[in-house]
Amino acid sequence: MKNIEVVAAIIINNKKILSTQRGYGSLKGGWEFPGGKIEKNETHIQALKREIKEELNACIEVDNFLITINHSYPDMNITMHCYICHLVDSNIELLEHSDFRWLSKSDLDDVNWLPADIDAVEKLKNMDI
Ligand SMILES: Nc1nc2c([nH]c(=O)n2[C@H]2C[C@H](O)[C@@H](COP(=O)(O)OP(=O)(O)OP(=O)(O)O)O2)c(=O)[nH]1
Repeated sequence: MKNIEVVAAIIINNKKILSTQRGYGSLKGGWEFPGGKIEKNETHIQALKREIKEELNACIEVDNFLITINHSYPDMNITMHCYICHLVDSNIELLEHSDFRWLSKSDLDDVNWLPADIDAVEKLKNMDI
């Protein structure tokens, strides 16, 4: 079974959390935090900044570590490191995702999160953001 290590950016702006919808692959249609696989010799922060530039054409600053989640899908195990981040300027451009939403804490259940994301979403609900 494939093991992959992923970083996820929980981007918060005006008390709202960015959720993006996967536009391709086996998990297409599911909602997630933007991010992706860590490349060789990359730090988590470097990977976060690179992925957000690639996916949203945006620059972020990374504020705090939130949680590391281990999850098994039928075809792979993922280890996902989630960090709270903010945008350096507020524009985003969807280069890989099919849709996005800014969700307040009380709206977090409005989208169909990927199974690996549930623990991070639950933790966010109990935080002061
Ligand atoms: N980015 C991200 N990936 C997630 C989340 N939840 C979750 O299960 N995943 C899974 C989906 C993918 O199988 C994997 C991330 O890998 P990816 O395919 O997006 O990585 P990548 O951008 O490097 O992609 P690629 O070049 O291989 O297409 O983690 C999440 O919240 N954010």
